[in-house]
Amino acid sequence: MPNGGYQDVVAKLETLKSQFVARVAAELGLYIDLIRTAGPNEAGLAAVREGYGWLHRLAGSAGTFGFSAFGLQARELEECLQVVVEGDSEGQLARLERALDADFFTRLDSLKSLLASDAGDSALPVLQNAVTEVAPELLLRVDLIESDPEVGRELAENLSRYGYEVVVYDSVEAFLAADLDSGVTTVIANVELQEELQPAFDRHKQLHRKLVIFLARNDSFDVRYQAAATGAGGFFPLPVDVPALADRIEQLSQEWEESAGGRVMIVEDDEELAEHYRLVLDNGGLKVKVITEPSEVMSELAEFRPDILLMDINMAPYSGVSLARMVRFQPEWLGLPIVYLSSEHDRDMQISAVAQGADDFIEKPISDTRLVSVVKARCTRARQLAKLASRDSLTGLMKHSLIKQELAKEFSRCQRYGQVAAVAMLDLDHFKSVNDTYGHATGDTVIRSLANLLRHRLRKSDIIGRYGGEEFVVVLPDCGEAQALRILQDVCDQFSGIVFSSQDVEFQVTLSAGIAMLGAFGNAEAALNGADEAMYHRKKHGRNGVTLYSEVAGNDGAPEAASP
Ligand SMILES: Nc1nc2c(ncn2[C@@H]2O[C@H](COP(=O)(O)OP(=O)(O)OP(=O)(O)O)[C@@H](O)[C@H]2O)c(=O)[nH]1
Repeated sequence: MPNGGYQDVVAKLETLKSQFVARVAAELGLYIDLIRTAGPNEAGLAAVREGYGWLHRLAGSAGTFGFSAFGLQARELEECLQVVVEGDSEGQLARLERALDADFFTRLDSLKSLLASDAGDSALPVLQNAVTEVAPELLLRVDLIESDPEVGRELAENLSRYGYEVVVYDSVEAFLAADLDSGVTTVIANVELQEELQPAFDRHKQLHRKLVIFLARNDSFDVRYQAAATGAGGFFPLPVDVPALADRIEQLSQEWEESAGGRVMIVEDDEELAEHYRLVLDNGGLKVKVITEPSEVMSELAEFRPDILLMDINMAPYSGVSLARMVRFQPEWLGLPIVYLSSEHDRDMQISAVAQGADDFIEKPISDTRLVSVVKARCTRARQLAKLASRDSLTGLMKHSLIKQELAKEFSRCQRYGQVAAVAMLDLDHFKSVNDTYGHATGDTVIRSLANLLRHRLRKSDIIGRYGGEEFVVVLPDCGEAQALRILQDVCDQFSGIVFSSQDVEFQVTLSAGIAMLGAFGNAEAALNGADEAMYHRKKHGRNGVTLYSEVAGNDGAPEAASP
């Protein structure tokens, strides 16, 4: 978890609650006196308006600090004063006299005892399980529980070709005895061990944070149902279709990555409340930026680049609705989800606020657990949509145009800082015959397998794109020619070892790659053409391997294209 442990969060929330109680206790006497002395005149109206704003804020925040009964009472009193301050000015004084009756003051006074007697719901009892360790490299670790050593060994070997580090256990007990607290990893288990698995899931809450896939010899409805009921994210009959399994692991990992570590910006002028939200969302695994000064929203947006913006509506003298419209003035933020988090409880007002440029409305107070789940769901959706626009739908890699942009950026970076970087073009060999022989769907699996292998074998900082049908481009920053050759050769070797199957026929596919060093060219486009030329050279000379542009006959590493 980002800041300290769960106990630390609970302690900080308790401190905030104490601050809230101390502040409200001090304000109570002042506001009760202010409203009590409000006469049927202009000064009295001003006092009632002030008291109304105060009750409105309390109604939205008290529940968050665990004072639900107090918050509800504040809401009812706020509604009594709303009748006075809203609506036409004629008759306002008469409405004031009617609203401030003996019953109103009895209820206003009762706020004191409610604050003192309401022990407050205990802070965050359920959030402990929501903590998510964000360590994406762990997503490449696979724990395989398989009692048959031969099946275990073969599957581990096949999965390791995709870059997974596989640890095999021969029983659920052996797996549980190992380190369970390593965070999010993939667990693949033979479902024939169901009798051991179900109690393990019941006993070990950590298992619920793992990405679980079950395997079974017996592929029946009942077995699949059992697997789903245990919480599995995938099911594969034995013998396993390894490329499809690797694909499912990748999908689950990506879903997890999309849902973890979302970025939330909160614009809220109530500092205690803002800090409470920050702690709760941070504890839920999100990155949070709080703005208590609404005028800073634009500069902070550019700096923090959130996935979602949570905004209070009443932040005198600012209105969240106008701020949302202002944010939308900038085309860059047109797609940013804006969600109001406000104590406004009039449905019509809520709908009208959303209609003016926001996406949703969350009414305060909101429980901590619900806040985390609503914000996480929104962040995940926003990240998925953003990805859809720039990513290839079959592989999830960058699309043609984006990879070219990224290559151009890397080219400028190399020129500016004198660094080395390589670009490689990869193309599957005889892919037309794969499609013709095994069908287009199997061809798609082959394409996705190469994408998954590249994602796992290359560094996080490397740039990978699907350039065309069965063509891929990778850019390797800070990478010399010999190292690039080693990396790409390794990808070729691993890929050619993957066994695909279609209607009980097994087959393997190879690829050809060409590498060019960015520093040897005058622009990014020329370097890409160099890599392409090297790749075609490889195609002509036997395929299944890597060729360096500098070694292609006639190219001495300082080609004509190098001159700017
Ligand atoms: N399954 C599948 N096939 C695709 C996709 N995009 C392109 N292809 C196919 O990829 C094949 C490319 O064939 P060619 O350009 O003739 O090349 P090749 O057969 O790989 O031959 P060499 O490159 O010379 O080794 C064509 O059959 C395309 O239909 C895709 O998204 N899915």
